[in-house]
Amino acid sequence: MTAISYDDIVKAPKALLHDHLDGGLRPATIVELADAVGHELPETDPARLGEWFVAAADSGSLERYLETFAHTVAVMQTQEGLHRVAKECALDLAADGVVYAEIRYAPEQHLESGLTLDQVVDAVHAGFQDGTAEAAAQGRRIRVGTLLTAMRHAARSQEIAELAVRYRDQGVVGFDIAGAEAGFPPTRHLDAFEYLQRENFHFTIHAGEAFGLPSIWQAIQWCGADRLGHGVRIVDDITAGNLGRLASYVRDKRIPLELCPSSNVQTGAAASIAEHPIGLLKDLRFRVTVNTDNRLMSGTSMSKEMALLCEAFGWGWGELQWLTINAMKSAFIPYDERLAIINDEIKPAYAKLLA
Ligand SMILES: O=c1[nH]cnc2c1ncn2[C@H]1C[C@H](O)[C@@H](CO)O1
Ligand SMILES: [Zn+2]
Repeated sequence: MTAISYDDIVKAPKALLHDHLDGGLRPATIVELADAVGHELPETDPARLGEWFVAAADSGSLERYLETFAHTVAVMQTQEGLHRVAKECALDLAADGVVYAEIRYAPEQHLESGLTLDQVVDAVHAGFQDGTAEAAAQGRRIRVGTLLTAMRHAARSQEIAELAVRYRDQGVVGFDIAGAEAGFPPTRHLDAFEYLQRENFHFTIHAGEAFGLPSIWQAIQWCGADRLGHGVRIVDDITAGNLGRLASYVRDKRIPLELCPSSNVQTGAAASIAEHPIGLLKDLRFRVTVNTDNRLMSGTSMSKEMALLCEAFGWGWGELQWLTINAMKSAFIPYDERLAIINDEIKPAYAKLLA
């Protein structure tokens, strides 16, 4: 098999389910917005600031990794800042060949300058609308849905869940909880998850990243998560290819794993890309998807994650198509819309690449 070039991966259609809006800013934008709002940064040269984020996030701990978000969240406190960040997010993903993306952020973290939750969501959506329209004008079609995240250490999950449902016909396609995992189990937010189930709404839960099987078990069996944010520690329930009860359940029910290889290496959840459990989980036919998590903190993109996996595991177009269709099957938009993207965009493009 001839090696796949990075440029070819960029051109191939890709689907992204796990990407944080406040983890994907352009360094130059942070510098400009920080200047405008008087926020002090560790570096003011965009290239050096980008390197600072990757180095600081490369900490071996989720808690220290999350500290870097203070500098992105600080410049996302105005309608202008939120609009610009969302618009550039859509443009950057489209330029990387992403045709479908679910982008998440925590509205409760953007209220420091007096915005209301509704104003935050409206500004982000306007940004995504403008970004997708500009990308389309450049000949790049991308659909973006948002997931509203509640912070797991805080106590606003019910309010954010209600906000997500209120905006379900205006771009919000799901709900999530994020933040430090150890000490903050998903069941703290059970009321919110039960409310979402009664509303027939979709949600994913960050689980099995910095904490192991109990977190995954709660997310699935107590909270009813549709997907697992990371979920990588499900390998703790697999011994020499034999699946324990929880791992079997996750595989049998085709529960999607939103795996984020580079992010896991930085937080210490995996030792290296080559040793990342994604290889085993793919061989065992879990519903594996590949994601960026935080493009800024990991200095990555969808194409880069895929290129790293091709290099580490010898994967080719067949595997990349499988991952992309897995992601599209697991998306939170309606079934017919998912199918249209798979049949009209993904399959024809990969058929040519595989030929
Ligand atoms: O990988 C992650 N695990 C847990 N929390 C995360 C991760 N990446 C980002 N976050 C947090 C920090 C952001 O401020 C928040 C909302 O996007 O979500
Ligand atoms: Zn995440």
